[in-house]
Amino acid sequence: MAKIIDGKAIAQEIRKEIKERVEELKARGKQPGLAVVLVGNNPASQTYVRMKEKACQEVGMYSEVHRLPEETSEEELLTLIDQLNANEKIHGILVQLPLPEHIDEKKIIDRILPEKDVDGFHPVNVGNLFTNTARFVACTPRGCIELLDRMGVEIEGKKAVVIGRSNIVGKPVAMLLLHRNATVTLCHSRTADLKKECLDADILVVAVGRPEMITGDMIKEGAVVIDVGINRLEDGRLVGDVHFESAKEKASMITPVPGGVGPMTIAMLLLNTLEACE
Ligand SMILES: NC(=O)C1=CN([C@@H]2O[C@H](COP(=O)(O)OP(=O)(O)OC[C@H]3O[C@@H](n4cnc5c(N)ncnc54)[C@H](OP(=O)(O)O)[C@@H]3O)[C@@H](O)[C@H]2O)C=CC1
Ligand SMILES: Nc1nc(=O)c2c([nH]1)NC[C@@H]1CN(c3ccc(C(=O)N[C@@H](CCC(=O)O)C(=O)O)cc3)C=[N+]21
Ligand SMILES: [Mg+2]
Repeated sequence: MAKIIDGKAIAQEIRKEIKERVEELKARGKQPGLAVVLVGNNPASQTYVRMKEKACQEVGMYSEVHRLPEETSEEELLTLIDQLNANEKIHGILVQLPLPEHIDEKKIIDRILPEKDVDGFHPVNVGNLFTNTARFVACTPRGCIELLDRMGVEIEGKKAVVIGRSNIVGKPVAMLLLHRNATVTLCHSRTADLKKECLDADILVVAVGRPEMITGDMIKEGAVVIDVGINRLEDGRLVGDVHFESAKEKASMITPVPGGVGPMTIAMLLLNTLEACE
């Protein structure tokens, strides 16, 4: 029976540490500032943006949220990014994804100054992650590693299997595990035998976006399971990409959904913003 990794409690602890560092900065006349940009009315995005705003307030950071209508043009959004880039009160800029269809996400992200890119999505930050000289690491991947560290999970020499190869989760988390000397396998929709790969994993990170697809029979006895997935079911329940009930019989540690990686993502956003200011 697995130990449950309490991401919510760990994130709370990190937020407390951040709050103290913000107070020290304030005593020296500096206050970290985060700008969050939300385009359109995606309900999930609205919830996340509210959570980010609240988290900033709680640790004493300055925050501003720019809520723009769905029809905002790419040009208008680029102009706002330029203003935020030039704004001294703002140390971190986050453009909530996904953006509406008519806006080129890459063009927007490329316009954010790398030193304000607290999401770690800018090509400069992605490149630095690749060469292990990172300044800003994407929040969710950083949160996964932070969970392993705070739970005392050894990474070096372990077999780590990551399922999902997106630019925002799968690829960066695989890179971070590699830099920590895990032997990393990166799986995706064309992987020939997913179950076989999974059964090899000492550390299994799942970021697919398919509710409960990884079941207990795919998990090696004693593995550590990090479930990044957030899926809202039709009945309103929120579940991960891992079938929690069967997986927890095999794993030694496992993150729940909600209350696992999600809260860590927001804590890492605050940490990146703090570091941008420092
Ligand atoms: N907790 C948090 O803070 C966050 C949670 N999430 C959640 O994490 C999940 C993944 O997000 P994201 O990375 O953006 O997702 P994407 O949709 O961008 O990527 C999904 C990946 O999963 C792979 N995949 C899809 N189906 C299968 C399959 N049957 N077998 C193996 N691999 C498969 C895809 O493979 P291929 O490349 O071949 O298409 C792709 O690489 C989602 O549930 C999302 O909501 C995301 C961000 C933050
Ligand atoms: N530019 C950008 N940066 C992001 O980091 C980003 C994004 N766009 N778009 C969407 C994804 C998703 N994401 C989450 C953040 C927190 C929770 C979180 O706190 N989840 C809670 C539950 C929240 C709920 O109840 O819905 C939990 O898992 O316990 C989840 C998901 C950040 N993302
Ligand atoms: Mg995506």
